[in-house]
Amino acid sequence: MDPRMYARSPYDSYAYGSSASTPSMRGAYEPAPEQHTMPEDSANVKVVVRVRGFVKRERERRAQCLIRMDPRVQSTTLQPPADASDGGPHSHKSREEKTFTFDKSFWSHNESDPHYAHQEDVYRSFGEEFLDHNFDGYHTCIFAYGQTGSGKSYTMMGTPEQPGLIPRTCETLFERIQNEPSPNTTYNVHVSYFEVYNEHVRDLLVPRTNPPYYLKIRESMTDGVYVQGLTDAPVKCYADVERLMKIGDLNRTTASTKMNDTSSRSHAVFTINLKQMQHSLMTDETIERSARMRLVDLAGSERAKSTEATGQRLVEGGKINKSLTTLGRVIAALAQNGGSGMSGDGRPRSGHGKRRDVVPYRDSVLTWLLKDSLGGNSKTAMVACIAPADYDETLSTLRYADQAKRIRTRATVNQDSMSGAERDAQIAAMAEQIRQLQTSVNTAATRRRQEEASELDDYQRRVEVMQRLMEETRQVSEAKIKALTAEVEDLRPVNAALRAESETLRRHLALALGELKNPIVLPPMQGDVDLYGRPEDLLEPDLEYPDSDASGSDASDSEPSTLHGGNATISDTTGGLPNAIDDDKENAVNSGGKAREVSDADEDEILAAELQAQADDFLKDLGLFRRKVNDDYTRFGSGEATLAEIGVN
Ligand SMILES: Nc1ncnc2c1ncn2[C@@H]1O[C@H](COP(=O)(O)OP(=O)(O)OP(=O)(O)O)[C@@H](O)[C@H]1O
Repeated sequence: MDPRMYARSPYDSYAYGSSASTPSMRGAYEPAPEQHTMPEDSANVKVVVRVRGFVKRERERRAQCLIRMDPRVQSTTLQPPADASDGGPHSHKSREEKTFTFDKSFWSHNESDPHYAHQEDVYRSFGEEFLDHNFDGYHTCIFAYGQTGSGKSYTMMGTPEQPGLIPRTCETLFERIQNEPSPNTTYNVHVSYFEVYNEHVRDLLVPRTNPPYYLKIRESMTDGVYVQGLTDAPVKCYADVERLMKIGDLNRTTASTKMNDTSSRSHAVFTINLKQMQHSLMTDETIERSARMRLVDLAGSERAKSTEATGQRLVEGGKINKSLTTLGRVIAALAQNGGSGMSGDGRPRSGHGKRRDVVPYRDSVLTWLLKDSLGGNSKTAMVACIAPADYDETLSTLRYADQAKRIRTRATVNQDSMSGAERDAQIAAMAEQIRQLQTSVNTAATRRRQEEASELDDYQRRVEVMQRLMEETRQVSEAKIKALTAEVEDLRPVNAALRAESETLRRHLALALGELKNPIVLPPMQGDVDLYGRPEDLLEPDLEYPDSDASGSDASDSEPSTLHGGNATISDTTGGLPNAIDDDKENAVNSGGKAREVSDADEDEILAAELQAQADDFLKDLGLFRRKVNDDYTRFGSGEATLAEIGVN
């Protein structure tokens, strides 16, 4: 179990982040608390840059590579083209060499270079780190920015042979889930995939329709900004995600342009919602961590002159540029404000003295949806993709990226905790609410009133959210049974050892008691000492042995029955003990006098009583443990095979 999850006390935080695709579940039942007490992790947006190799079109025109990278200091240098007419439409402008430093500069221009950055290197360098953040409960966002044809889709999605950040992240995510060592931890993963095309949102996981069906964006106090009615598909393994990615990619709007044969004409947002639930058997408390990872492949910025676009492509290009320009203004405002000190709605906080820019999130659908990722509760990275031979476009991208470096986001761990009793109460309340909502939905559907359609959607959404929560509750119960089973399995050898020990103790107890009841009397030795090593003349005539003659005759006068060749004399009133006991008695008698025997007997009795008490306690504990397992079995009502197997009935 990850100790970090239990390091914080329950309810010390309500960092319920909003999501563009799914509203937070807690928000559906409780008002969002005013304060976040979970520690914030304030950090700058991580910015990396990647230059691709020449594509056919560039090779054909024998383009010159204008980029240099220094892996020691992670700098990227853009040099002006030797031929003043090369490198872009504004070739008449004066150009000079520009150097920028980023968190990482990936050289993917020529594979023969020892510093060549493969897809794997890009993922290892920060994709993996971002996945760590998700498992720690932080929201993350990675977005690829760059001119059309610069390698954004290649970096984010890649090809079947060279998978990019999104498939690698998903694959590792499930590898980690499958290798989770704790039986108390369960995971719940959902994915959504949508595109923003011409300022409209389209679900990429549903078949395309004609006319297209666009989704509405909503914002609420509790849920933040979200896309209403967006498919949020549950996934159990990487193959499920792969299938959905394929469906989404096929549905994405692409077109062939002069700059790129398969140019993305939309911004694509792939979201993975990861929920971890850890159940503590000790406290019956469930800790939940929710993290949302957003992977965004932006449409490429383009100059109409370069793309030679006309008609629909020109309109698309205009809309793409509009949203990217807004993104640029959002980045500029956030950079100016340092990404902090902003209120949740993007307005500058008053009272800080220094003037802060208003962040124009609402000026485009894209920035509105990415509001949280850009300036809120998220760890965010930008991959600036550049082509090797376009001076003006590349300079614009590098300036954009340079500005993004100054944005600071404040991420919090999205964690919640709930006791077993609270969860049960919540389920009961939810069941009732679902019943009421279904009634409302049915009534509204019957009346078919236009104005109620939106309310209907909202009800449906809440029903879905609650159904999911119930499903998660079922998962927690399963985890509990799994954990209990594991614990019982762990206890099995201990139990067997304790049984054996208890049995041994019983035997010892029986021996000790038998010995006390049947002491051994030995005849005096010939000579001047008795069997106890005492001089015969010191032997007290009224020595009493427990089993000696009731008349009180002297030991020396008794007529013992002789056993074992006549050396040992046993006054046997019990009708016979095992030979082992006889031997023990003989040893006891041989090793000391009567007084000592009596004190040994006292000690033995005390020891016997202690052992008996220990055995009784153990049996009591065992009974309690069985009852607890049996209770849980009755409560969760499944796992029969396992419970039968562990002997609970
Ligand atoms: N690092 C790279 N290594 C090899 N090929 C690459 C690399 N980056 C991009 N390419 C190739 O360059 C071409 C354009 O890349 P891609 O489609 O990813 O660009 P894009 O920025 O997504 O373009 P658009 O904005 O028009 O969608 C593709 O043929 C792609 O395979």
